[in-house]
Amino acid sequence: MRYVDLTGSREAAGRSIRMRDMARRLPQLVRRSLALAWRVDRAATVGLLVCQAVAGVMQALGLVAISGTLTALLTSGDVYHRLLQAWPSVALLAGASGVRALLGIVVSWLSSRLGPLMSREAELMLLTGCAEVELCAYDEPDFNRDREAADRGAQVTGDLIDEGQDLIASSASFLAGAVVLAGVHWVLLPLLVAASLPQALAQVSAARVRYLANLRSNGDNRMLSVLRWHIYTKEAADQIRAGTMAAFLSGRYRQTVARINREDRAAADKGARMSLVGALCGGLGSAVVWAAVVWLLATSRISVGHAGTAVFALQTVGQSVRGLVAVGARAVRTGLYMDDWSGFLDKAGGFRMRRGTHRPEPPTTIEIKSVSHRYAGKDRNALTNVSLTLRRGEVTALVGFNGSGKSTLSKLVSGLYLPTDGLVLWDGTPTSDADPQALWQQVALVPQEYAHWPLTVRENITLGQPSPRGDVAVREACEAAGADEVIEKLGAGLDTLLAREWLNGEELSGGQWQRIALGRAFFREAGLLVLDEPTANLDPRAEYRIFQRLRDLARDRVVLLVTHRITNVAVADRIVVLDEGRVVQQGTYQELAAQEGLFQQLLSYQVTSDTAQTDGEQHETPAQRPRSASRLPR
Ligand SMILES: Nc1ncnc2c1ncn2[C@@H]1O[C@H](COP(=O)(O)OP(=O)(O)OP(=O)(O)O)[C@@H](O)[C@H]1O
Repeated sequence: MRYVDLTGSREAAGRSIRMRDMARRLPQLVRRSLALAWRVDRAATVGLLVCQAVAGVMQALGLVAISGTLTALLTSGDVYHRLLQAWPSVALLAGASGVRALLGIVVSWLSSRLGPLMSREAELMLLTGCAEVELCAYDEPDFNRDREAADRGAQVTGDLIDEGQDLIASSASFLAGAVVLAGVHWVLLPLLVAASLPQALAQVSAARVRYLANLRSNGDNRMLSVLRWHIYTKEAADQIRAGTMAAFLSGRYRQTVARINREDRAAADKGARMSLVGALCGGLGSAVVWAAVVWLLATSRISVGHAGTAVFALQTVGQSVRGLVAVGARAVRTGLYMDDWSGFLDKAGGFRMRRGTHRPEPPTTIEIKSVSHRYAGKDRNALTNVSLTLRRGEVTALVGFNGSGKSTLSKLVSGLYLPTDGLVLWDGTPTSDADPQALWQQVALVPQEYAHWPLTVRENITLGQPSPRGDVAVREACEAAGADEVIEKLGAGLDTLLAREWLNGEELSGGQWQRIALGRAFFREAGLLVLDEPTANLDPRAEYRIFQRLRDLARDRVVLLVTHRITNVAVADRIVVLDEGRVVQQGTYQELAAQEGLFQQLLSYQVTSDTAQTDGEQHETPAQRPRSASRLPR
């Protein structure tokens, strides 16, 4: 079992790293890293550029000073006179070295400030990009895979500033050395560049091999992180123990690690072989260059002073070419990860919500008009030609077998998804024409799987959007959801942190969490309340209270209830029965219970199971009970 790259497009990108490609990409990378750096800290970016430029000039001055020093020292005359002549060059050399050392410190200070800022900024851009996409984007397998790759890209973005700096520094030192070397004798420069080429090629090839190995292990690395999450975290800890799964999971982990190790080893071996061949060829090339210097000196084409300068310049240029290639290869690899990041931002941009600007009021009616919906990559509709009207003051219940399309319909009504066909109209305005944020201000949703936010109880209820009435509103919502009983038992009341594993917070039971999730929905002053299996974890008393409360809530809002508790849907004004994405029946509880059809079937299963559960005791539905809160058992 492994996660795979479905398109292979990234592998193709990795294979495309060639020397030419690298030369084309490097300026792009420097530009991109500078643009991001500029975005996060302009002063530091300007500072870095200035420092690098001055460092380059200092390097050139240093080499000129070396030449001056050697020429002065190697001319004829007495030592005192030669030292006197060499003195200005020595002073220049010392000054240039000192300034370069200082600039190096400033550059590393500014880089270490900028790097983390850039990574954080790249992560923030990802977060913003994700928050702005249509929910349907998450149904695309490529979207999730690319998001993970982008995450890695965001993390390495900070490295690009160091690599960019090293590139600029190596280029500056190459330029300085090349100018001086060409001044000594023009033939030395092309000879040196030709001699450095084999090593350059070997480095680029090794970088490509490493990137490709990484890419091939991507699916396995993802598998490892999924396995780690399940093995480490509390969520599955009880099931791992009770299911004696530890050996199976660690076995799978070991197998996956072994595959990654094999891939890494092969890449390391191949990279080392390439580097060895490159070094051998580079060594031969260097010998040719040194031989050229000796020949130039022997044939008096250059002076002894110039030969000395050439030695230093050769070292400088050689080092900078090697540096350029090594850093260039690293930067191109980082750039490929950054491509993943920027490619994902482009992709997220393609999924960005582009809806209208209409700001909906609390809806009086929500009309579902010939709606069909198909999820991405699916070969059949989740909903087909559904038409229905929900009204303020009414509770509408959706029932049906698993997978019949109930949750999908509730998400379309809430504007979380836009239908692939047909319209969902809020007081006549299609959800696609409404400003999504304004529309969701009018939605209170309890989904089937609600978040257990590691926040305080208060924040879990208000979702960070407190009411002007303060805690009074929070407490009212909690009381309505039965969460007041939960809070009473918590040490710090509303201030209790609901995250036991962190910072000594408190842990709640499944039903207690569900009461909190209901409290959230009741707290929200929204015109549409959607409850998807709102009482699945509640005890009978809490469930009874919620269903009783629904009638009050429906007075000034549209209520949509999704439930499998058929005996409880009697509380609804209208029940809509879905089967394989189509509405097959609708009516009141009494009407549907009296009709032959799917509802009767569902009811019979429920009654049978309830009867079995209560061992023959008669089951009383909320509808059969008087609608009076005064009878609530406490
Ligand atoms: N995000 C998704 N991507 C792809 N298919 C989906 C997605 N969500 C639901 N489906 C598919 O759509 C169909 C309807 O699912 P839906 O969750 O709406 O059913 P449901 O009636 O709410 O089921 P349940 O009673 O089990 O909660 C199912 O076949 C399901 O596999």
